[in-house]
Amino acid sequence: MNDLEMYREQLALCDDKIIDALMEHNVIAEKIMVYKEKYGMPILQPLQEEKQERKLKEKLEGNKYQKEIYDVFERIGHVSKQVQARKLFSHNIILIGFMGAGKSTVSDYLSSMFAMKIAEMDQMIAEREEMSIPDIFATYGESYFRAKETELLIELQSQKNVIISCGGGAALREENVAEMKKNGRVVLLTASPKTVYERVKDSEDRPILQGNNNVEYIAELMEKRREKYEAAADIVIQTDNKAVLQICEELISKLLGMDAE
Ligand SMILES: Nc1ncnc2c1ncn2[C@@H]1O[C@H](COP(=O)(O)OP(=O)(O)O)[C@@H](O)[C@H]1O
Ligand SMILES: O=C(O)C1=C[C@@H](OP(=O)(O)O)[C@@H](O)[C@H](O)C1
Ligand SMILES: [Mg+2]
Repeated sequence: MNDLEMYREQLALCDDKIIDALMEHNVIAEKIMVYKEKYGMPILQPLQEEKQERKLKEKLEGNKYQKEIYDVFERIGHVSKQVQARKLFSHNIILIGFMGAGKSTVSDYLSSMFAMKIAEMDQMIAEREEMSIPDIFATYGESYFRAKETELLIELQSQKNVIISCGGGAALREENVAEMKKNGRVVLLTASPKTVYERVKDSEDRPILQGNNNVEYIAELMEKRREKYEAAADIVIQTDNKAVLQICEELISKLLGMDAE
């Protein structure tokens, strides 16, 4: 055997070690989720995540391949989150509720904590139409936008382990709700009219509220929609005066409770 062949064999042995270590890493990551669930502990622990990252950086300080190894660990962390999410949820998570309830914000946070794919419906429709949501409403009218929502929801059913952040009107159509239920758990976020107003008062992205952005109008429209939202929901989370992390913890705990039933 010449040196080159020997190095190649050594590399193959290294790969075996890495595979074994990654197997172990993922098994432990799953065990952590099972443990937290069993003892009713918070599932998301952003401070712990930060601590682990600090420790890793310390370990790699002065290492000749610091950046390269760190890059790999970033990927390992990402995949590990996905493994943990799969252990917890077998359905897509679909967020519905009134404008300003926090659907986009909560979806974004959850997707980063679990490295889950996110489908932000408004954004996807705007990208496809190459137009903002207010421009779509102004150019083609609301019913055109609603048809695009239905089309997209149907399309999204082919995906797994996705967080779907709906626009506030998506759950009002029965056919849309039927699509949501095929593969997903439907989470309704609620907030009082006053909270909604505080959250959306400076926004120009919501054509439904243009010219009507006040607590009275919000309360009236919310009441009109309430029954449909509630009928669509598998779980409901009230979001007034709650931080996003707290809302996400409640959401996870209720979803897990549902699966345990
Ligand atoms: N729990 C919360 N606490 C404080 N502000 C929030 C909370 N959830 C959302 N917001 C803020 O309210 C605004 C609307 O939130 P967004 O996620 O876009 O709502 P939606 O998608 O339901 O319309 C954003 O500026 C966001 O930062
Ligand atoms: O409630 C609605 O009818 C709408 C809500 C909006 O999404 P957000 O709820 O994310 O603001 C967006 O889809 C569109 O402006 C219509
Ligand atoms: Mg939104």
